[in-house]
Amino acid sequence: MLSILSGDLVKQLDADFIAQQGISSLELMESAAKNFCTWFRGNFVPSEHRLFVFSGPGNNGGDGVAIARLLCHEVKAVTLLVFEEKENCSMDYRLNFERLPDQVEVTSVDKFDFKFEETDIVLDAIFGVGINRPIDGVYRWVVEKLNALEAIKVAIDIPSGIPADDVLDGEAFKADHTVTFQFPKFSLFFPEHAVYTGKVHVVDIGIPDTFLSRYQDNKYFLQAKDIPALHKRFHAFSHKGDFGKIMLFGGSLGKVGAMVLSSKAALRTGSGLVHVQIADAERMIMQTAVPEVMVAGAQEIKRLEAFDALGIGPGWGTEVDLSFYSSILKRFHKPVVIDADGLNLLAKKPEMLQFVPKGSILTPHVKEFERLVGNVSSHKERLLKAQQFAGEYGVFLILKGAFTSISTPDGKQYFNSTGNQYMATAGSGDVLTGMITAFLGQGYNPLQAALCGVFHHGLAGELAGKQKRRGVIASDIIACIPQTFLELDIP
Ligand SMILES: NC(=O)C1=CN([C@@H]2O[C@H](COP(=O)(O)OP(=O)(O)OC[C@H]3O[C@@H](n4cnc5c(N)ncnc54)[C@H](OP(=O)(O)O)[C@@H]3O)[C@@H](O)[C@H]2O)[C@@H](O)CC1
Ligand SMILES: Nc1ncnc2c1ncn2[C@@H]1O[C@H](COP(=O)(O)OP(=O)(O)O)[C@@H](O)[C@H]1O
Ligand SMILES: [K+]
Repeated sequence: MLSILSGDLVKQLDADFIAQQGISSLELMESAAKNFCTWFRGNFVPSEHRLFVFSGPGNNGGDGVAIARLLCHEVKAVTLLVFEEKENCSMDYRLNFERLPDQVEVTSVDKFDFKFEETDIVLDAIFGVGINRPIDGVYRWVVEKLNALEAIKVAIDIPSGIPADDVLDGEAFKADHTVTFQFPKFSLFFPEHAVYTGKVHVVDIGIPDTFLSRYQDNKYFLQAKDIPALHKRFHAFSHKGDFGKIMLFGGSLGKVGAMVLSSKAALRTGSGLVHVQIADAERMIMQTAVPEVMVAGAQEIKRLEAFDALGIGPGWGTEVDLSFYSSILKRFHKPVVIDADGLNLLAKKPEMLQFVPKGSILTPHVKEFERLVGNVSSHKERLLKAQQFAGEYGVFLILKGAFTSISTPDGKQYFNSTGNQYMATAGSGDVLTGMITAFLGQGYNPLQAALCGVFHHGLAGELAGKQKRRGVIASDIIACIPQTFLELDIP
């Protein structure tokens, strides 16, 4: 799985790779620039655009200069905008500058008229991960001017101004796309930076996985290629029992919809048998909406150990009898999934956290998480608290949102790559609860269940989004779950 490294570790890795492989930093820059161009050709028709490359004094600027050379014969025109005299720029910048053909027009930013057409593409190669202070002076002036103008904007590696591992202080380039090298930089996951990064794309720079895997920072980026190995395989003789027997608790009066969504999602994820425990008055609706589901009676609730996994919380309400909730947690000795009101109740009575079975999976969105741990001032702090929480209570903490993170009891943090803004719709969290509970019930260990659940859920959201964009509702996400298994070739 791809590691996410801190800015300092990236520098170390690059230096080691260059030293050990006998390749020069210039060659590495060339490889990064070439791979950027491949991405560019896949996303734009070069001949339809003029290109304006703003190049800072370091190697990010050097990338920009190399890209200007590589694309100059394909695009309508290329202008390279420079801030500094060449003597003040990095060695690899200068070497690339000397290789510029005549087709690239070079202009100093202070002589530029900043007049763009709608189809013009602005490449931000001002600063990359080497930024070490907030931008000011001419850099800030240019970035603010670019942010105010209409054009297609692409940031190289990271939008200029944003530090690799920290929250932005001051101003930064606002991109429509960020094309980041090798792996996403940590700060690209912060919601504070969403207006700056646009859509994030990762491109390779030619460092092999075997070399990359020597560098670990306990942070990982979960991608499609990681998923098949996490799945359990079933065979022709597998029976209902192998696919798990789960019980979902929730659905108070008026909120049975949450249970309808969770239980349907569990069935679509492959659950063998799904029971729900809901308010009596809601039975009829539940059984009409999802005939495949069984409504649990007193007998089933007494014999919880007969179930493979429990999912607790969607639409449960906060009026639940806490001694009933405690008794579920105390009597069940396998990992459970806790969401929504299951979490809100724990926030109301934190003493109950000690009864949560070890290895359980908690799935708060940001507000639910802050009810558990108190307010935070940044996403960076939130992620740190998530990691601490997972360690302290021995649970897997899934912090939902764009780039959902999964913090593990042993201090690792995984960031999901699937999903989109169309999933920000009522009930999509209930779908996730059902999916993860289903995987747990099928005998996946909690890490596998959490990673597969989050990834497939996001992918289902993407598939639904392709058809319905902002018209996506939670039921559409459920309808797309089966297709995620096809897309990933999971039998
Ligand atoms: N494997 C990889 O990752 C590869 C990485 N590559 C690329 O290299 C990039 C990193 O390059 P980098 O280290 O040269 O840093 P970069 O971001 O260009 O900026 C540093 C320069 O800016 C200056 N400076 C800093 N802050 C400033 C400020 N606020 N205001 C004004 N000046 C400021 C600082 O000088 P200072 O003034 O601090 O002395 C220095 O001159 C990386 O993001 C990627 O694009 C690829 O080429 C190949 C493979
Ligand atoms: N912008 C986004 N990008 C990716 N995923 C998102 C985005 N917004 C929401 N989601 C996903 O949708 C789900 C929303 O869950 P939640 O907030 O609990 O919704 P609800 O309470 O309505 O069921 C989460 O899994 C979250 O990761
Ligand atoms: K940049």
